[in-house]
Amino acid sequence: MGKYIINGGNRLEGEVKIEGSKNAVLPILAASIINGGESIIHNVPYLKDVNTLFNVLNTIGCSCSFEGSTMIVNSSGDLNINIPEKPVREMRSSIILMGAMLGRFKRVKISFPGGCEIGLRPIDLHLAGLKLLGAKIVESHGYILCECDRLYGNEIHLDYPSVGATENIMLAAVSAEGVTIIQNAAREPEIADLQEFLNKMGAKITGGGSSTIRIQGVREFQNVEHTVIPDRIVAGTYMVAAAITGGKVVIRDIIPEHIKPIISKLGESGCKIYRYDQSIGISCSKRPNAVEFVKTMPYPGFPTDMQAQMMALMCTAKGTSIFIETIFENRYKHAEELIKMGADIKIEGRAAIVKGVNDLMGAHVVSRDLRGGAALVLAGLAAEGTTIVDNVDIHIDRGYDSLDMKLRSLGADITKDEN
Ligand SMILES: CC(=O)N[C@H]1[C@@H](OP(=O)(O)OP(=O)(O)OC[C@H]2O[C@@H](n3ccc(=O)[nH]c3=O)[C@H](O)[C@@H]2O)O[C@H](CO)[C@@H](O)[C@@H]1O
Ligand SMILES: C=C(OP(=O)(O)O)C(=O)O
Repeated sequence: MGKYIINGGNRLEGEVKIEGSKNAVLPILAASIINGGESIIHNVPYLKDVNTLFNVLNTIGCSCSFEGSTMIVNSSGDLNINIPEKPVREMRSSIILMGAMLGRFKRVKISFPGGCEIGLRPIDLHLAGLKLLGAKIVESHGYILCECDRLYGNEIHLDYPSVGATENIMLAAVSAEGVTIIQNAAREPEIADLQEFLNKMGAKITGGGSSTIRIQGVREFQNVEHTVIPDRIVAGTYMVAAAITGGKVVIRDIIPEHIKPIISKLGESGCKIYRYDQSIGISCSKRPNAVEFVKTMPYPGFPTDMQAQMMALMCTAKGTSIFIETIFENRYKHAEELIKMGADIKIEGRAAIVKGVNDLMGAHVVSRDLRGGAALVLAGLAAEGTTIVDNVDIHIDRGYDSLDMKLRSLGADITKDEN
């Protein structure tokens, strides 16, 4: 299962290099199916989710290798259109294989991803979008069979700017006949990165990163080489690590523009932030101030993937903060664990009221989801005494490359027990 053992109280200081983005690399790996050739992908983080998708690609017939932070995927030849069930059940985002496989082979069978720790996470918008491109979808015994004779461009208005649905539609539409327009598309930076990767491969997409995306379908794709954007959520997590320990850290190899909403909240809490071209310095010498209101929103709003980490910080702040989680209906599981560490949190539906306390205390806590787990580690860095965070392999390793090593390099007392 794996656990982190943290002796809190050390002030973090130094420089940390941020890895490539999980949420960018996963759709890019799915997109590597489309060209039936070679994709060379740099800045790939070493994560459980990446490993899962790497194994799926190999299982369906791609030939993949991973050395350092470069992954090479060769998707030539026929691939198996039956996506293995286990990884899809373990990792919801494998559902983005659907659009890429449908585009290239006009047929794919994949299991329903099911609910997950943070919410039900239906895929109705993905399926409705693919249907509008001409796919016939049959759902039976937990499987989705998605097929078509041909895909054709269409106008698709998303009821909600879903990241995964926008990606799945893009992945199918690049191979469709004619033009697809996605309206109310998700605007996350990872969408723009996917667009860049697909365009290097020969696709004709404009508007990625805005709420209207235009995709002109093409017939031919080519080999591609691409460097994945840095992980804005990992960057935000290290910023909070600096803030919660009263530290001074330089967060390197990032795109500061992508973390503006996080910079803004940390600024409000009293941290000093220095913005450079590809890095950010953060320095927080005293106890943070409460920020009145943290409401999660689709990009460029405050990211739901930073809500738990921000909550850990606000547990130690002067004053009361109110959180509203608008994206996922069940994303406060970390609160119960933070309370075991002495935090004062009350949950009322989508709202959490967090009264800062003078001190958090070390405790044995359980990570229930990826970012909630990261929040517990952050709280452990600030707490008095020892904190043990369980379920590291299941959750935290999905989204953080060498979290313990990087925190240690900044002066944290954190070790990993693999048992
Ligand atoms: C691998 C990846 O990129 N994961 C990110 C992606 O997840 P993911 O792509 O799953 O998130 P979505 O943007 O699709 O989901 C947002 C909301 O829309 C709902 N919804 C979504 C699709 C659908 O067909 N029907 C529907 O109702 C979801 O239940 C959720 O309430 O964006 C989330 C929101 O920024 C992030 O937290 C995740 O880290
Ligand atoms: C919710 C997250 O990821 P996923 O969509 O892969 O579950 C996350 O990265 O915080």
